[in-house]
Amino acid sequence: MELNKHYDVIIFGAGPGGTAAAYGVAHKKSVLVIENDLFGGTCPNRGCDPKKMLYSAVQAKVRATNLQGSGLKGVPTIDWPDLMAFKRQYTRQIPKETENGLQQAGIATYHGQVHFLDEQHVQLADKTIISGDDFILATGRRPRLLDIPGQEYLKTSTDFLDLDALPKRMTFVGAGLVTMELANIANQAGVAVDILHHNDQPLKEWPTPLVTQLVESMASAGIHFHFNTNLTAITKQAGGYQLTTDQGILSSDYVVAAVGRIANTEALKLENCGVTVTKRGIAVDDHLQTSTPHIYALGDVMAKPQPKLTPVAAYEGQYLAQLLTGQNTEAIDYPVIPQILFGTAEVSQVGVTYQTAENHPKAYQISTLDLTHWYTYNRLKDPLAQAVIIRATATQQVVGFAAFTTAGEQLLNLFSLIMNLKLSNTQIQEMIFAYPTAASDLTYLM
Ligand SMILES: Cc1cc2nc3c(=O)[nH]c(=O)nc-3n(C[C@H](O)[C@H](O)[C@H](O)COP(=O)(O)OP(=O)(O)OC[C@H]3O[C@@H](n4cnc5c(N)ncnc54)[C@H](O)[C@@H]3O)c2cc1C
Ligand SMILES: NC(=O)c1ccc[n+]([C@@H]2O[C@H](COP(=O)([O-])OP(=O)(O)OC[C@H]3O[C@@H](n4cnc5c(N)ncnc54)[C@H](O)[C@@H]3O)[C@@H](O)[C@H]2O)c1
Repeated sequence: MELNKHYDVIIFGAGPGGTAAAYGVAHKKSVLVIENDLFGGTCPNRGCDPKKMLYSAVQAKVRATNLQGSGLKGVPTIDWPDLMAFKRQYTRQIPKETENGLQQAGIATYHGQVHFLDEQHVQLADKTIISGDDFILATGRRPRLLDIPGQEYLKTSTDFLDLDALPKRMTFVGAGLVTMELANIANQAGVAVDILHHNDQPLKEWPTPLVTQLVESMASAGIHFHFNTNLTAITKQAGGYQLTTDQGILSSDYVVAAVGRIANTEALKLENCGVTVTKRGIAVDDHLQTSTPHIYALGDVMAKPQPKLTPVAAYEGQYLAQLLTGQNTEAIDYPVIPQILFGTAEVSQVGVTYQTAENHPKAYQISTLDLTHWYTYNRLKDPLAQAVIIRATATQQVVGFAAFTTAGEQLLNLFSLIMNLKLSNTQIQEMIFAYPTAASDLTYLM
């Protein structure tokens, strides 16, 4: 595709955020999307989607395990090469399909390294200079590696999600979202897993009782947690690696660093256009505008308090499209943001958090419900099903929900809907839900 010398909007990064913005402005403006790696970005190529394809088999295995002695005999085993082929069938087509989709919508695309020359001009790899009126920085994040001797031996979530054969022993560093999800997949696929975490409080932003249950269920499935343990060096040894920690020595065949992600900003040469980058990412105001007026940022690359998730990046892309096409001039206003961790069961939360409710006991009431004997969870023999309901004391309205169950994902979305639409308990009681489903429990949960 021949490129023009000027575009109304130039977008860096073809992930969920950048593409949502591109589709949103394309009906009114000329748009160029620049991608320096895989069109589609992290989520469909090396994030949420491939992870959940692997999780499908794990989820089926966990459900089968739970139903032993309740009508099912024999636990299936995970065939990793087969599962990986299934995943690749999906991921293989993502970059081409994403780029084709953009082009079919009349959006120009460029694959390569591009940087800013000044506030209005960017330079392509072949030194062509292109100007733009508005720019959107949607370049996402990449895994952070530990600055320790032997850093070169560290693998990342990207490597794990495209692993041809499983090693016997695997170590994850950092007990955050990536580790809790991928360690569970590895463990269920037959790998001996160790998790090293530098303190004893993993997943600090998630409800403490549910995190405790998650850790206990992972530990009873055979995962070995090492809390208050810092990895200080990795050395190669016959048949694997020696891990030196401040608590002793461990051996491993494969070491995954999952200690957070850093913003992709360096290649853009933002110093040439005056955009402020902090340690946490690109600084923006409440209109997602950077320190340079016609340059905006969205998604994971931004420094922001909202969780860095696909639907959040897409929401920000749609917001910026409306802003740049004059359909909205207001500051960005986020709905409640549901979060889910796909582990031994699904840990989910939305609305007022457990920690906030605990810290404001007059304003909120917390009810923790053991769901194991409720019909839905008893039918699945879900061994630990639990829900946390948070009500505003003044109105008795449900303002927060969290759960740890093997059937929780759609319940989480229903609670998001209830909170966004501010549906009252009475309005929910007046509805009919298909029975027996997790949703038909809503009337009892409210
Ligand atoms: C293992 C893993 C699992 C995840 N699971 C979930 C999940 O279950 N649910 C969920 O909601 N979120 C999940 N996430 C987070 C989700 O992937 C991100 O929040 C989402 O992809 C952010 O979208 P984005 O558009 O901001 O950035 P990205 O998707 O990262 O896209 C940014 C794009 O910019 C490109 N780029 C970088 N630098 C440049 C440059 N200089 N020039 C041009 N292009 C550039 C990158 O190559 C990339 O394609 C997961 C992430 C990981 C790593
Ligand atoms: N289901 C989901 O929605 C999902 C799943 C995976 C990833 N993600 C996204 O990807 C992001 C990155 O995930 P992540 O797990 O890499 O980061 P994270 O920030 O969730 O967790 C990293 C953990 O590593 C710990 N840590 C930091 N330095 C350490 C060290 N030196 N040694 C040991 N532990 C250390 C941190 O305290 C933290 O608990 C998430 O924040 C989220 O935005 C989302």
